[in-house]
Amino acid sequence: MSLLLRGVRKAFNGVEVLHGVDLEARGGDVLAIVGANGAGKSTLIKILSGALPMSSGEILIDGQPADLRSPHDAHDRGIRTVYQELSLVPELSVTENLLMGNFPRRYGLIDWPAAHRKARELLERVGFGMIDPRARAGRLSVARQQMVEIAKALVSEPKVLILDEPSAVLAGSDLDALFALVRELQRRGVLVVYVSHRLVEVLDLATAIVVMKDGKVITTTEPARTSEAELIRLMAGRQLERIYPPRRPVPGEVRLRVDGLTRAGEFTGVSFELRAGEIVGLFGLVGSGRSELAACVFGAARPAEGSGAFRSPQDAIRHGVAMVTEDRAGSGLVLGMTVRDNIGLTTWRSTARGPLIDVRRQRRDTAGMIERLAIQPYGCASMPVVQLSGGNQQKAVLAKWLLVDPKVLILDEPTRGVDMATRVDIYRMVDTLARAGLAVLLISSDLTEVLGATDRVLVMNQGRLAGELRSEGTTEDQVLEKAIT
Ligand SMILES: Nc1ncnc2c1ncn2[C@@H]1O[C@H](COP(=O)(O)OP(=O)(O)OP(=O)(O)O)[C@@H](O)[C@H]1O
Repeated sequence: MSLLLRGVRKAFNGVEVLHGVDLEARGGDVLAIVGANGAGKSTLIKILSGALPMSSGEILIDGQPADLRSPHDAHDRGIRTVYQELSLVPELSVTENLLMGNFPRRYGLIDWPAAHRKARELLERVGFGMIDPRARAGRLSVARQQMVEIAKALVSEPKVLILDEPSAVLAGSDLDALFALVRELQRRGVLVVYVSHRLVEVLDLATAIVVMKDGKVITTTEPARTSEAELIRLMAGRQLERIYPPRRPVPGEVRLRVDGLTRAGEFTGVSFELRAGEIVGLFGLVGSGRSELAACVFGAARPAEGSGAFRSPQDAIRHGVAMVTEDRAGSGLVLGMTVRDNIGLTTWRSTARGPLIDVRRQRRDTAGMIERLAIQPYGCASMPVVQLSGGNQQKAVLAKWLLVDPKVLILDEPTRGVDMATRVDIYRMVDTLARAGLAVLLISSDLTEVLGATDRVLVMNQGRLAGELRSEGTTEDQVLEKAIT
């Protein structure tokens, strides 16, 4: 199986974002596509998946021109894509989601035992046997839902499997299962296209690495011939000496104290405090209760017992607490509004003069934040947020909350989908703010980040705080051990 792209171009409303991409790959390759936020990775894979038409160029599959006008065309050609956004029907079982329209029948009726058996076989074949086919899809953790999506793409053996940031929500054994699957598909001659910001993974899995920048392929390389540092330099166009700023915290007064916080079925008896100048990590696997805990502290969900949580998000904001949520499309941004108005949303009150918003001040403040966080593309302030790439949307959420000038900042997965160079900028900014007295709670399922960017780490395990570790000198395995056992 061979895939060839020649001179693929794409413009949105007359603005070209892909400037003639050439690519070549064959069955058995694991082709990683890396690039800074907005480089054009998603656009490229949408074109390959038939979800977006290209403006010009050619795609050849096995030497034949492939006219991919719809996802259906791509499917017929053996191309399957798993996007970051989940597309399962939450009310249906895993089996129903997997076999959709393809059920075994007996006497004209769906043979459910046989259907569940078939689903189980499929899950086992792809190494995800830990998932119960009878479970409602919506009840599964985001990680497990993602795995069902991947299994669904493999119901009939594809020639090309495109994975868009598949590891972003996975950790521990789920991540191992994904890697084992990619290697198995590779052995079976499937072409796996792997888009990821996690460069260490890319270096481990890929057979070829395509580096994109500003809508072009700037280099194609191999893991043995490059390094994480070089990839970052190529993507960002600048050298980065270190990823995490060195921390020498001098904790000040207590800014947030929660005591015995409990919400039935989510978390139990959680107590901790955050002091001015500290960056504290909160680690837990998906489903450990860490995001629910953060939402509760912020007042978005009422606790059943315990003290220290705010009554409502408004109450939290009034007390100088800001929170960057995990779900940027759901609660972070109004997608149809401009970048400027989204960033200005939380500061409307402070920039209001009487009933009017001080437009000039809002413009100046948001422009400053857009520049500090390097939100792309140039001139994006007046663009609807929906037209920004995923990573740039994430930066806009962060910008919005930083403008409030909070005393306590809760960050829930702030760097998911954010490229390494920008992550470095975010870590540096958080460090600077902490030095100026901000107390930060950084929730993350990225072990390297949760140890690298913080002073100490609280580890959650099945709704309880399982321990606290000093970040310096602690290994990832030590954190995982507390999170799993
Ligand atoms: N629907 C759209 N309308 C206008 N511009 C768009 C649209 N979708 C994407 N773009 C622009 O195309 C460029 C490439 O975006 P794309 O989403 O492909 O980047 P990416 O490399 O996938 O980034 P990320 O790592 O942040 O997901 C960006 O400048 C983006 O703003």
